[in-house]
Amino acid sequence: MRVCVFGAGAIGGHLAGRLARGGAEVSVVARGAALSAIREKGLTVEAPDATFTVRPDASDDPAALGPQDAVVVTVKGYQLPGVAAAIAPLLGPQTAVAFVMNGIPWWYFDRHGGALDGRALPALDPGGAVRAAVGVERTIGGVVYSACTVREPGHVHVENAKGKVILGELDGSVSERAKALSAALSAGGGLSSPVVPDIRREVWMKLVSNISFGPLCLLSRQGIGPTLAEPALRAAAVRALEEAGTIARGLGLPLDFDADARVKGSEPVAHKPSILQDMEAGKTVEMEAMLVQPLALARMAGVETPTLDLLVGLARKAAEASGQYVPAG
Ligand SMILES: NC(=O)C1=CN([C@@H]2O[C@H](COP(=O)(O)OP(=O)(O)OC[C@H]3O[C@@H](n4cnc5c(N)ncnc54)[C@H](OP(=O)(O)O)[C@@H]3O)[C@@H](O)[C@H]2O)C=CC1
Ligand SMILES: CC(C)(CO)C(=O)C(=O)O
Repeated sequence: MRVCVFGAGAIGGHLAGRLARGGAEVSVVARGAALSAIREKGLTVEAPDATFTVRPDASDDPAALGPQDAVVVTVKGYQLPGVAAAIAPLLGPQTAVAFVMNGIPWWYFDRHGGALDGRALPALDPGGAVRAAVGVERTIGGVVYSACTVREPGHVHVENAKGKVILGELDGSVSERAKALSAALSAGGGLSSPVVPDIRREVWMKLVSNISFGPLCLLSRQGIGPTLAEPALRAAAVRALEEAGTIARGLGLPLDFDADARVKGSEPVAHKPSILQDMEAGKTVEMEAMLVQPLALARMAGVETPTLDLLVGLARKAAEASGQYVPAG
């Protein structure tokens, strides 16, 4: 299977490594120091189950890589316009494109059914550029559980032993193309890749943690466990998780989880969420998809979220103050 991973950072580096290790014909769209490092030394994945180096084809020019069976997009939400502008040469008539990213995806209401079916989310896809370049037909939803950090360009450290990439078609079908990508992703060991009939539920199952722990850690400047060690912040995390669950249910999803148990399960996690990693690195933070849009959807669903409003409002102000929040559009 020919698979191109678009964006060879923490998650893209991990997934490209697993795909190559599992025998797929893998290429990556990378740039800058990551591109030079991968070309010179290959891509190294350092994970609890194995440390290995693979040598995918790498380019900053998708035309050099050509049409693929599948493209896996693993950039930050605000980088999607760049993907839209460049992706065309990777797409043949049958190419599937899986967006394996955090937060509310640009396609959220496509093939959703009901009154909201087809509603565009311009803050996540300014000008509809991704929709136009990729199209809803090709799109597969993705949710990734894997705590990854770029140690140095071309070298990804994976913290958790059992990663997971959940895939799902927007219309809930379990397609052959999703199963083929799932098989390629899991063939490299260390990752499972279920194909599910309700990917939006999985988006929210993950998002409730990102929107709760993300702003707390961004503000505390500490990893998840150390942040939760402060009793007032632990209590806020529980309230935030509960509110996030209410948004998902307000949007019609059957999301049932125990917020306190989730916080307890996260207490041993030292990982700094990617939003904090970006803040510390002086980069733009991925605010729209993970923090801002979920609250816009809460308003749409008539759900009140006072704790999340406070946390997200403060996190946004902090990122704005350091020039690291770029509103979409
Ligand atoms: N890191 C983690 O542990 C987790 C992250 N996620 C999610 O996964 C997604 C990816 O995050 P993460 O891997 O951390 O992000 P990274 O910033 O580490 O990786 C994104 C990579 O894509 C590259 N890129 C972006 N646009 C282009 C382009 N047009 N051409 C070539 N390369 C490009 C970036 O290059 P450059 O650096 O030059 O911009 C960067 O190397 C996000 O949605 C994140 O929230 C989900 C679970 C865990
Ligand atoms: C915290 C974590 C690793 C949860 O999987 C994440 O999604 C992120 O770092 O953005």
